[in-house]
This record gives sequence, C-alpha cells and structure tokens, in this order.
Amino acid sequence: MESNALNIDEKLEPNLPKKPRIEEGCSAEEHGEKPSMSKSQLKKLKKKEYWEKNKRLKRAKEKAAAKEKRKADRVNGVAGPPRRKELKNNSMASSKCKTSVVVDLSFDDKMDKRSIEKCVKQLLRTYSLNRRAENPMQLYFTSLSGESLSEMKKHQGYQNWDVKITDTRYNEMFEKEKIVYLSSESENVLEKLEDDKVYVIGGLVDHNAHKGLCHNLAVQNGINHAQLPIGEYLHMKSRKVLTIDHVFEILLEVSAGASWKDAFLKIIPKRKGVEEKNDISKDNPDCVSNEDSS
Ligand SMILES: C[S@@+](CC[C@H](N)C(=O)[O-])C[C@H]1O[C@@H](n2cnc3c(N)ncnc32)[C@H](O)[C@@H]1O
Repeated sequence: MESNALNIDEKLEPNLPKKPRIEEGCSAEEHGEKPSMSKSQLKKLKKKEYWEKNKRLKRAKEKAAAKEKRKADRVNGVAGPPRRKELKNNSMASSKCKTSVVVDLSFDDKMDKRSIEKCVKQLLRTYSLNRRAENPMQLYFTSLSGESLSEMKKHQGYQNWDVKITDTRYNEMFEKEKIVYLSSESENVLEKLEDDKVYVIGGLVDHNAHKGLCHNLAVQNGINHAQLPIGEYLHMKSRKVLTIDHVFEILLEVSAGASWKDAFLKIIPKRKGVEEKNDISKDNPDCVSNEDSS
C-alpha cells in the first residue's frame, strides 16, 4: 500500500538528492535509512533538533541574565539566594539548628526501579535544599543499600556531600525516646520541632500502594509517630500524603522560624486543592479553638 508519510531527509533538507526508494517488504532501517515518519513525528523531531542547536546559546543567555540580576540586587540591597562561595560556610557542623531529620531508606523491596529512581531524585532535592539553607538541619540518609545505593552512585561525589549517609538502620543509631516517625496516618499531631528529637521520613515512593506502612512499622516497633499539623491550618481536597522532599522542605522552613501555616502554603502544591482555614486562633497560640479537636 502507498504511504503518505514523508521521508525525513526530504522534509528537513529538500535540496538533498533523493535517496533510492525503499523496496516493498524491506524496512527503512535495513536500507540504512531513517524510517519514514508521520507529520507530527517530524514536527517533534524538528523541534528537538532546533532545541539541541539553540540550547547552549539559551543557557548562556540565562546565565548572563542571572548574573546581571544578582548584580542589580546587590546594588539595590536585595538579598538573593546564597552563592556557592557563601555556601561553603553553611555546614551541618556549624549550623545553629541541631534538629535531626532521617530519611529511612529501608523500602527497596516495596518499590520498582522507576519508584527507586524517583525516590533518589527526591533525596537529591532534599540534600540540595539543606545545603542551601543558612542553618542546615542535621540530615541523615539511613539504610542506604541495594538498588537505592546503585541509583545514588550515579551521582558522582555523593560520598563527600554534607549529609550523613549510612547503611545502618535509624533505630540502631538513635535513642528510641528521641525518635518521631512522621506519617500522615498517625493519630498524633506534631506541634513543634524540638532540637533533641530525630524526625524520620519514610523513603518510600509508592503512590499509596502501601497505605499506612510506615505508621504500622512505627507502632509495631514501639516508636513515637506523628503527622504534620496540616489539618490544623488547611483544608485539603486530596490526601495529606506529601513527597519526601516536600516534607523535608516544610521541616526546614519551620526550623528556620516560619509558621507551620506559612510553610504549608508555600510548599504544598496548589494542585492538592489547598485552602486556608480561617481560624485566627491557630496564628495566635494564646487563643484556644475547638475545631478539629476530636
Ligand atoms: C510518599 S510518603 C510514603 C507514604 C507511605 N505509604 C507510608 O506508609 O508512609 C513519604 C513519607 O513522607 C512522610 N509524610 C508524607 N506526608 C506526611 C504527612 N502529612 N505527615 C507526616 N509525614 C508525612 C512520611 O514519613 C512518609 O513515609
């Protein structure tokens, strides 16, 4: 049957001499040619080629613009994000924040390859947020082994990062009384962050396939647990389960002095259908509210 599809070389470079026609019964690849494509595939390919060509130029322009902006901000006295040189002074050791956060990476057997990749991406973002903070939290990645470790190894130099990485389990590293396992399923609500406590985030990307897993494990092991106080300040149309990096970002904001409410409003994605509760007593701890008291 005759096909309407265009040969890619003809379309992209119409002046090129025509290549010999592909004989019926043989694929384009067998002739050393690119396979014929539909119009939309061709359009996509052209876009990709254009993007590849202009990518470097665009990046250079963006870099120059960012530099200009930083310069202007400095002149106008606007504080921008910390620069690489400044970050060198912001280490966990010198941080005023002594609150510990653990990401418990003992869930390889509950995740497929793609979820492990996503999990490690969230770890990278968690690390990067902490690294850029004026007062980083004391951050641990525990039980890192197997597939997660292999995925982590793709990121050169991770061994030298300012985060404590270990294959030991968090409950062999810290006193039981100090540990609080964070879980949206917990009936306890976290009120404030305490310096001597260790807050554990489950390193699990499961799209709710293992609902309540971390909570159940904490209960079985007699470990304290608590949920973030989202319901105290916000109505949410979807589940209150957040990603690892979002949970960490909220803890980091609060540890730096933000209110829970401001941290939630800043970090929880709008697509989760977040709406402020108009209960002023939560902003003023001296007032008492009966809302959500059950
Ligand atoms: C994507 S969730 C994993 C959900 C998983 N089904 C579970 O059993 O926890 C990743 C982790 O973020 C933390 N987390 C997410 N939302 C939270 C919330 N609303 N309150 C407290 N911790 C939360 C928990 O530690 C959780 O294990």
